[in-house]
Amino acid sequence: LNEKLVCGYPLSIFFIVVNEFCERFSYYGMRAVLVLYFKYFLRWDDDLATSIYHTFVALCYLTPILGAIVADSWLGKFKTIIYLSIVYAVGQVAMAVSAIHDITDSDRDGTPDSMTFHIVLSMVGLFLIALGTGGIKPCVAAFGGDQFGEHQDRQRRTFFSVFYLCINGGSLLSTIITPVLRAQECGIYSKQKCYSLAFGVPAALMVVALVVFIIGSGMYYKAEPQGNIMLDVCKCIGFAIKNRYRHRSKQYPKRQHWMDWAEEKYDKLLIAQIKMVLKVLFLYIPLPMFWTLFDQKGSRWTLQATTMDGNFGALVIQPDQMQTVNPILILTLVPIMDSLIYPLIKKCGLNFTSNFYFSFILSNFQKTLPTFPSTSQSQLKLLNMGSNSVTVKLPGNDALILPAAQVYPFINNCNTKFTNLLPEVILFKSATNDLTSKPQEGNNAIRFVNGMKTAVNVSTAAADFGLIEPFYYSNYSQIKNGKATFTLRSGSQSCEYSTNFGFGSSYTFFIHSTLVFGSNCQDSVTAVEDIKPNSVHMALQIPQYFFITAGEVMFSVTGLEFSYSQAPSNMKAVLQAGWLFTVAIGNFIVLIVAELAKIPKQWAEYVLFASLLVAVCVIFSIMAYFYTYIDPTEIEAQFKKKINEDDEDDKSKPGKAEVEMVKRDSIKCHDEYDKATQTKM
Ligand SMILES: CC(C)C[C@H](NC(=O)[C@@H](N)Cc1ccccc1)C(=O)O
Repeated sequence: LNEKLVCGYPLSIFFIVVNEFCERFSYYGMRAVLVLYFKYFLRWDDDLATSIYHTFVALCYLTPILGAIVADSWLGKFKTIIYLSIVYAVGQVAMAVSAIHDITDSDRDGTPDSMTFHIVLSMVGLFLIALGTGGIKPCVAAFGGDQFGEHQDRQRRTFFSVFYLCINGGSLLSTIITPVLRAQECGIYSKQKCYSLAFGVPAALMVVALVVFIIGSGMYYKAEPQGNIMLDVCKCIGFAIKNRYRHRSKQYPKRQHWMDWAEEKYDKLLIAQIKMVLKVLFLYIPLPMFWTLFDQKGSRWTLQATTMDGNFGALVIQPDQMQTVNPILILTLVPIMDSLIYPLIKKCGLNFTSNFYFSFILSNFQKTLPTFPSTSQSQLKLLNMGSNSVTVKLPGNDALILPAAQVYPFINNCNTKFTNLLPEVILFKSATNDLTSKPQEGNNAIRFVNGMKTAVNVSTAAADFGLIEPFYYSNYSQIKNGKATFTLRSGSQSCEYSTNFGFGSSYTFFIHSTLVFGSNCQDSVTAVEDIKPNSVHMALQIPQYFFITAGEVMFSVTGLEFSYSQAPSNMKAVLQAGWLFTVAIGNFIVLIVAELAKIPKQWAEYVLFASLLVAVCVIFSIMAYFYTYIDPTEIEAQFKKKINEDDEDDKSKPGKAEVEMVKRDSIKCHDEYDKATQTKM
């Protein structure tokens, strides 16, 4: 094993943790802005964005199986990491290129003309990323574990904690940085949100990760691949099932374990190793439900944050930046748990580290969107721009008194034609013009209606509404939160109107017919709130983050080490892949619920997931209670010793009947296996 030690740790692991840091920066940085890229760049709706996001995440955690097979049976972990990292970096570059709107923006209006190009390239990019990140994931963790000798159990355990801290250090930085990059404006012909930069920096970090890993090359302990172990496992299980079925009649004596039915054909060591793996895999069955909730941070929770108030005083938080709460909590909770809570629990006589916990999602409810007309309805807005009240008579309705400078939204069921309205009452069919969803990224959508008999120009530092004709209205412009001052101009005369904005609102400002330039026009403009500002603060997501992260610390950090320590020597990467497979299933569950169940209320969907998790936790606690720890190295050593002894025996007693030997070996091996698995959790 590795000779060079620093503070008792092999030097090689420093390259592995730095590689993990950069790789996780790359992965989480890209993932942080992904759902917003789908929604705002590719213009997909929330459900499609959520579904594709979770399909991608699920794929990222399915491909570890592929990576583990390639590593354990063919290339070895080292080469697998190198080759798949190259695939990964290419995928990240493809994502960055797919987000350059100028490539297809031939009319230079700021929006891509061929969305197909961007969709296809980003899907190819995501596929390569999933292949790369997933493929190397089980290899890097297991490769790190391989660097420790049998006597370095404590160091290996610390390595897994530090490894997890690096994952979260990398993801913390990237989830802060990439949303900031995304919020920048860039472009050759027209300026747009800079998704290409937000994907480009993760691409660069992936190249750095690869280079760092290659630099450490001379220092690693590289275990040789041991043949197609996955295929052997499948064949052995298949044979055991078939053999059991063939001998189902009562005349054949029962065997201790159904896998023992493979004894006729397969090596006893392999059978014992498969038993160890199956024991752990069985324990994994309830786990996907945890990931179902956990991974919604990047989709549902981020989309929810876009409808929330992100003003934290000196700091204004972007919706996708809320995800940083998770790594921040991990970085504080892991050391606290490792140095304080776990030792304390151990002192009380309980070994808790591989017990698994759960957390709940608290969902918050808010309603800031108005009721919009259905497809069979239309909406009229009556605006009284005069200085006196007017009476409006709409066919089939009672007369309506509309006070001065007031708006009356009217939903019309039968598409009646309205005529003979006073000139001061502006009537416009709202459905084609009104904003019906929250403006992007917590901005406010603002427009002006000119009630004057002369054209008025309106502008602010951030936007120009242009010249608005009499009794006409401007397009919407996006204004950031905080105070905005609008300058209203007609010829050489002007006046100013100021107001404060929150997050995610939409307003129509009416310029009264009575406005006099030169004076303060504060009283001559009426603001009508079309969409309320986000009233629920983003800080209310923090308790959810806390609970889910506390669950992660107790469950995922320990789970990583547990999967390594309970795996037979030749199946470390396989079991890491099995652990990651539970994440994939969790994401598929979200996908099924988001796409198929289409639960109309978001809170009902959250409650459903939380209830399922509670049920699963009860089942899991029972399973975990009955789990008995094994020491794979000891079991393997005993088997190897026994096989050697048998070989010696066979040489000295060549006439012994083979069947007899199988029977005796089987009994002895069971005894050894059982002895080694007697330590209860
Ligand atoms: C799911 C993986 C097995 C675990 C691990 N993830 C984490 O450690 C997360 N806390 C990182 C994170 C960061 C930002 C937003 C969400 C999650 C991993 O990636 O290996």
